[in-house]
Amino acid sequence: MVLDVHAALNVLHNASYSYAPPAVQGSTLTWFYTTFGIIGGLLALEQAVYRYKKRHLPGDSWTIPVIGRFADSMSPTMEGYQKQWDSGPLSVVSVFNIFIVMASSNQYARKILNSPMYAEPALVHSGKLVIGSDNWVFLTGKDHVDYRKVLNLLFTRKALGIYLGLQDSVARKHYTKWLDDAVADPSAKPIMMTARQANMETSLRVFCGYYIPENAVEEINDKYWCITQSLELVNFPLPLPGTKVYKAIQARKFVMHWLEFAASKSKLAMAEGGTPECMMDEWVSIMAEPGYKGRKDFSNYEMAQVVFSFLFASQDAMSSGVIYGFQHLADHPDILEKVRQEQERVRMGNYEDPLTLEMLDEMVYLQAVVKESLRIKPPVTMVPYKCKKPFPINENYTVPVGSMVIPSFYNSLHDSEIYPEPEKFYPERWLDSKGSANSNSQNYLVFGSGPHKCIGLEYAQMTIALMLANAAVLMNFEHEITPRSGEVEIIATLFPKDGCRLRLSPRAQA
Ligand code: HEM
Repeated sequence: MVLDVHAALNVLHNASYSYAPPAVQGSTLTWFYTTFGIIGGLLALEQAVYRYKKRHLPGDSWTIPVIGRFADSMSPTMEGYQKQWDSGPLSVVSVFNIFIVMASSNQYARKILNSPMYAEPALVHSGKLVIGSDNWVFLTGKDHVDYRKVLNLLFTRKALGIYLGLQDSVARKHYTKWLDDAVADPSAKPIMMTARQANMETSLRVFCGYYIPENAVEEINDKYWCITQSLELVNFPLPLPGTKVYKAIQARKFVMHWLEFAASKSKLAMAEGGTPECMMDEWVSIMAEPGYKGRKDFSNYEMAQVVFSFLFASQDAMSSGVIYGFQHLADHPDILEKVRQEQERVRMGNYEDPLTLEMLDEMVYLQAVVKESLRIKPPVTMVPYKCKKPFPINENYTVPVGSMVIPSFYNSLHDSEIYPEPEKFYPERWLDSKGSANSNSQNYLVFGSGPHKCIGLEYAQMTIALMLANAAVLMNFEHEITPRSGEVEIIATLFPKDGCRLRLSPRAQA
């Protein structure tokens, strides 16, 4: 390498010699040597800093100059991640000089999530640009705790009861369409996009009721795909027209317009004495309650931002959860049969009436199915955090300030000591209250842990349960297994590479 540089310099030197006057020739040479000296020095410094930070942890001995493991981050694979996680409970990697400590053990993952003094959530670079840097999700410390207290009121059991009715009707509407399409063409088709669409409409109806017109719901669904696609670990640094981040920002503006519109309509409806029919209504009416002591001055923009953060946090994770739920059930007809028997018992064969919370409470097997499906294929496998001060994660290693520290959940959720035969889809493991799965709830990191633990976890599990329950009773679904069904595509969250190809048909009611 050094020889090559000198050879190149010689060529340039000789080439310039033939025509350049001596003074220019000398200064050109000096310029080249200085430039190469500086670049060489910087590259050497980069390696020295990397090795100093890495210390004894597993990871590349030398980092690829400037870009580090950028190529891997462009097209991540589960195999690549697994290799990294298996290299040690703590391991390191560098991408564009961002020093990253990966934590794969349960102990370290939880320690990071529960150490707000040292580490706070850090979205991928595009995150702030796409969500908007003034969104509540970027609050930390007491500001975050206080804000979140208000938002917790949107997920009470009373609120979930309101949402369930909306979810039920949206799921039925989409399944009717799926079945109509299947009658026209009974061949197997991927549910990747149709499930995402059903999920988006469910979210928008739950969050904003029917204040947003049907055509806008469809457009939001289409545009939202730009947001999903922009969530790569590393993006083109400037959001110039044509870039993924630029398109995602335009999509956010479009979505925000409709969310603000819904907030204004909700406030009007509640002021006129309406009954809460969606999350925004519930929020407005809570603020108007005489006993309510919290903040009351949420503007339409602020409410829209909160709802946007919910869409952002849920759309990809929920779609992944629903799609893998279908795939797991279709691949295990015996388990699907047990789900159906439970539906039959709890709903007493009446599948026309909407599901209620009380019914869902009784569907213990279905809840175990949802929990197990999310364990096997956790939609969110890891969350990036950033160290705001040196973080003594154990007695031998302190994560340097400014580093990314990424707790991964996958190994915790596939720990064979806690979940024997971890790759087996086995809902029964959740039915034994004293079994190792239930006795080690600290391992179930599907929704994170600590102050930023998923605020929508109950809502999320309820949504997946409802979608699978209605699908199980209304449809037959057969999985067309392809060589890519078992492979995982990482598009922000996990999806089967072939999009889960299902052959659907209406299920004859007994
Ligand atoms: C299967 C579906 C879902 C999964 C797997 C999931 C998972 C997660 C995870 C792992 C975190 C980070 C936790 C941490 O840092 O410790 C998180 C945060 C969050 N999730 Fe979810 N989530 C899901 C659905 C939802 C839904 C439906 C909503 C909203 C309705 C939601 C709203 C949020 C919010 C707002 C945060 C940030 C909380 C904070 O910073 O205080 N999520 N989620």
